[in-house]
Amino acid sequence: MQLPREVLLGENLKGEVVNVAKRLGLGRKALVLYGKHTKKIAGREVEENLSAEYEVEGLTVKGATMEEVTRALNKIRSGSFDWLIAVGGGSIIDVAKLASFKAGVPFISFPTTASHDGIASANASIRDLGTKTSVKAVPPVAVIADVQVIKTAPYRYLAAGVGDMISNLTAVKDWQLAHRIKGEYYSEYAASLSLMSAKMVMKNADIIRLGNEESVRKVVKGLISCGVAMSIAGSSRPASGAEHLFSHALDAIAPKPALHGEQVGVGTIIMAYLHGLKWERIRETLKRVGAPTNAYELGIDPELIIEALTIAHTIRPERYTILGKDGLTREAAEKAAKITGVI
Ligand SMILES: NC(=O)C1=CN([C@@H]2O[C@H](COP(=O)(O)OP(=O)(O)OC[C@H]3O[C@@H](n4cnc5c(N)ncnc54)[C@H](OP(=O)(O)O)[C@@H]3O)[C@@H](O)[C@H]2O)C=CC1
Ligand SMILES: O=C(CO)COP(=O)(O)O
Ligand SMILES: [Zn+2]
Repeated sequence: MQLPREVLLGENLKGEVVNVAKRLGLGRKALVLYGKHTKKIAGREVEENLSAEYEVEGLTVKGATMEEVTRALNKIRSGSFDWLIAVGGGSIIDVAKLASFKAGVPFISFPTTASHDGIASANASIRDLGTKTSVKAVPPVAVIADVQVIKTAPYRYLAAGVGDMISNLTAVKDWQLAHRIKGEYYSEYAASLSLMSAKMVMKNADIIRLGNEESVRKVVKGLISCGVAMSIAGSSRPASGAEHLFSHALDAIAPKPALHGEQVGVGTIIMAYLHGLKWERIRETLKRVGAPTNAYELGIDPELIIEALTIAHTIRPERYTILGKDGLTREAAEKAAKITGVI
């Protein structure tokens, strides 16, 4: 199992990248990956700071697709870069994670949002041939989480991070089911660590709602723990079950999907109902942090919610969940969504 060697959580860390790279003995040539927005938010400044000590170039990435991974990989190889730093949300971090893994060079994770738990995980979620696949890679050598930067993101991103953590409740239930029914490997330690983040957000919903520095710190720490849980498990199992398949299905069919964490949060309400868990408590927590709890708040047509529920089991058939191998009928999907108030 590999884990990050340094995790920094604090203020004004854009200039600290140089010191981290020096401490880790990273090579002379660095490639900074950012998105169109995150370039302006922090990427350009990180690049400028690094240029005082390193040979640096930047690359703007357009989304978490295999084409973008290949483009980044070609850039690393043609420019003989020694290491990468990803300045962005989950999509940019995943592209850097997989491209650096394929190139055999280390990467640093510099999250600009606390909207997802891929900040420190070893797996990358990449869209390939129209579907989200979970690809094994290695975790970042370092995580540099600058609270000032993460606080610039609209509050909805922090609430989405809560959705991604609360989803561990149903993800772990699905994992236990797969262990019992399919004999799948199960790590009690990884599951407990993952559940710890979910319980933390349920307990601290009112503090998180304030959207202040303490909220950001709590959410980031929880998200990093989820990443460690996934590294221990050797897969995204502790943090991704049927609620994630539902979100991946929405990404594939919705004209304008919501944030990943928002969709998995709503998915968790429905999957918790199917598992016979106390889904009302999950919905209540999401409401308390101001995250969406229904189709209207997600900005997604209820018909698409039902469709996503009926096709979710086809997204990763090898990942056994409460949806089973045949999935939900339209009637069952509609009933579950209506009872839970999602549609
Ligand atoms: N590997 C793993 O373990 C995990 C991976 N994921 C993956 O992560 C992705 C979701 O990540 P998420 O962060 O929600 O979404 P994205 O990374 O797709 O970012 C969404 C948008 O937010 C913008 N953005 C980023 N930071 C800021 C900021 N500070 N202020 C304003 N806007 C900002 C991005 O800008 P720009 O256009 O510049 O990029 C982008 O337009 C999904 O692909 C999901 O599958 C999620 C959980 C775990
Ligand atoms: O989003 C994840 C955990 O929160 C992991 O993503 P996958 O569903 O792609 O494995
Ligand atoms: Zn997720």
